[in-house]
Amino acid sequence: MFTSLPSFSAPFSLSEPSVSRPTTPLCSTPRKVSLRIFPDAVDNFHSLKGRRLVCYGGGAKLCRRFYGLKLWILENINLQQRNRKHGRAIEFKSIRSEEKDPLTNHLETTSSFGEGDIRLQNEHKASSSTHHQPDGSITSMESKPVVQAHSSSFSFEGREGPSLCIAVIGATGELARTKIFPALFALYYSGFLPENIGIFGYSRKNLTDEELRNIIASTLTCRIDHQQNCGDKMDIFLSRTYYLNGGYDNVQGMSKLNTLMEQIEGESEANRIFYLAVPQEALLDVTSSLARNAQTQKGWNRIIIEKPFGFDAPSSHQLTQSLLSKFEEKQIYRIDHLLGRNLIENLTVLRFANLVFQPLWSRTYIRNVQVILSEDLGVQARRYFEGYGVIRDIVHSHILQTIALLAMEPPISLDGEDIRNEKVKVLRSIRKMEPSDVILGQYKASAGDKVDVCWNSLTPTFFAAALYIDNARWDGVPFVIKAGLGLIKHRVEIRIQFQHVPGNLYRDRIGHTFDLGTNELILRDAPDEAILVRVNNKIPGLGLQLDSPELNLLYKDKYKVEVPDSYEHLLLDVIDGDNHLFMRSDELAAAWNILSPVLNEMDKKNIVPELYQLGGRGPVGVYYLWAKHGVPWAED
Ligand SMILES: NC(=O)C1=CN([C@@H]2O[C@H](COP(=O)(O)OP(=O)(O)OC[C@H]3O[C@@H](n4cnc5c(N)ncnc54)[C@H](OP(=O)(O)O)[C@@H]3O)[C@@H](O)[C@H]2O)C=CC1
Ligand SMILES: O=C1O[C@H](COP(=O)(O)O)[C@@H](O)[C@H](O)[C@H]1O
Repeated sequence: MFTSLPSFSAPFSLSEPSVSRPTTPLCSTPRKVSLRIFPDAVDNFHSLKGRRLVCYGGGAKLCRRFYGLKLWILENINLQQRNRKHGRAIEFKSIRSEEKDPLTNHLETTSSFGEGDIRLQNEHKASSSTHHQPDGSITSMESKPVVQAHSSSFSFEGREGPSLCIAVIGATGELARTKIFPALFALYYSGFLPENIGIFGYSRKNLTDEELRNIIASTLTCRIDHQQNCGDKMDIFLSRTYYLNGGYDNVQGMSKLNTLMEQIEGESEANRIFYLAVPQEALLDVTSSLARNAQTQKGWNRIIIEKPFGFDAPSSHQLTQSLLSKFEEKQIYRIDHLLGRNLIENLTVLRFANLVFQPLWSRTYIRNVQVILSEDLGVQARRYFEGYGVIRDIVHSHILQTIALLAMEPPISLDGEDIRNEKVKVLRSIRKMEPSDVILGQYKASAGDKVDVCWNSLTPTFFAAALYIDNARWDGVPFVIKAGLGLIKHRVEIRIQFQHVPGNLYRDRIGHTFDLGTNELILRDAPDEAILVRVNNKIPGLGLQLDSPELNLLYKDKYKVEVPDSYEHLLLDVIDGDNHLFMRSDELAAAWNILSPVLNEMDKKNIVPELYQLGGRGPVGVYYLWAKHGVPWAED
């Protein structure tokens, strides 16, 4: 973080402590941010020693966005200072949005930050546990719950339709900043959020509404097809966003959140979504407090839980029991954002809306199915070495759900429960995975590599396996899985290989690659989303030569639209109450059941994954595993 500061220097100018504005400020209106750099931070900010860092941002949006980045830098400085235990107080002024809705104006004029100054530590007296040392240093950023004096006199009441409050619990975390808030904004931009929307960020840090807005603003973007009025909409969206410091006692924190939401909702019908973007260890505490203290009685309440959904079958069962003692099943949305990809939603469309595929979809015509999720070095995944690994993180939810959607019987309707009923039947029909049909790998990384290094860890970064669905439709068809990180190529696809043509008259013309000359349906997510069908075809010209080209529906050529992020897709599903892409508790348990023999064996025998070259093709054993199950290898 610190070494990258120079890259932020462009919108800032340096000046002596008595700050004078540049003659031509970049902001159209005075939007000034000043920061007295900590003397101790000079190692990191050597070029800024003893000075104030002043931001005269560019246009309103630019200014706001860089300000958000800057707040982030400040927070990190502050945390570092706290660790060193000799930080200094910082002070800076906020950028205030010019265009605010009446609600924001009202709330702000009644809040303790009404004058527009954000004095992060010095002026935030009310119940803050930030300790100011005699020398002005701060020893903690966190504090007890802070209630800003939001007035109850303003509400959504009288506006048409039910209101929707979305609380992001863990609002200052990486997921919230980089995915959830941007997805919410994209939905807001496209008109998918109701007019009466309130968004609440909740965590334990001591921030004001305005500070959260500035942090969020630094990650919001306007998509290519979202250019019109994007800046204005961004400002309105931000003005509907509020922050609550829940403190360490979530009971009080959640009651405060409830009060805040009630003030805004008034007496009218009100719905609430709670997105739990908190570490696993905080989940139970947060959900119990939320269940008791923050649910509305005037509409529905839905909670979104992030993966991983437990560590193994027993821990997941415990978590599920705890959730089900507080919420009804239909309130719970277990989100795996990989399932929000267009490819996944399209699986059922291809299967059930096309006659060409429907009659072929069984063991009679399908020879094998390959589900591949390879990540290259460009994709960072940080959670693997907290012990979860690729099986618990990706195979358990994403891969098994993909197989369930691909293999299920036609549901009686598109209703979420009808689809889940069919998915769970597939998951229950999958044979428990044999450790002998599994390959575990771990990439070899060293300190300089741009990936997590897992010294002495048994956590797999690569998994390959063959599984079988013991039912009438799929008996004997191998479903082979490959999921890995740090590989040569980013490739996410499903390959469905069909049987040989019986008594094929052209067998001799297809040549040595007869096996590869079978028809294949390839559903590709990355790189370059596409649907491909491999067919045998006559090469034009004299004689009778065949090849096996692909009919190619390449999305970027066909559809000139930007594909929404998967979080957008799934958040919209939650708002709509469509739960078919979210795992129900029985699906969750069935998925653990499939993997338990492998996970137990790994834990019991401390199985060491096979090491593979970072940026390579993964453990070589996969070729043999594929061959054992009669699956021709699909080249990377
Ligand atoms: N990052 C990602 O891309 C993905 C993350 N996930 C999952 O999402 C969850 C969050 O991930 P991520 O954002 O990366 O994690 P971070 O550690 O970056 O953020 C966690 C957030 O939770 C808050 N928090 C921590 N403890 C509590 C508590 N007891 N009460 C209230 N708030 C708390 C933290 O703020 P504060 O300390 O101020 O309270 C912070 O805002 C994890 O479960 C992770 O497995 C899943 C898929 C992808
Ligand atoms: O949850 C995860 O997702 C990311 C891929 O997400 P994307 O939206 O950036 O494609 C993946 O890299 C990571 O391994 C996994 O844990």
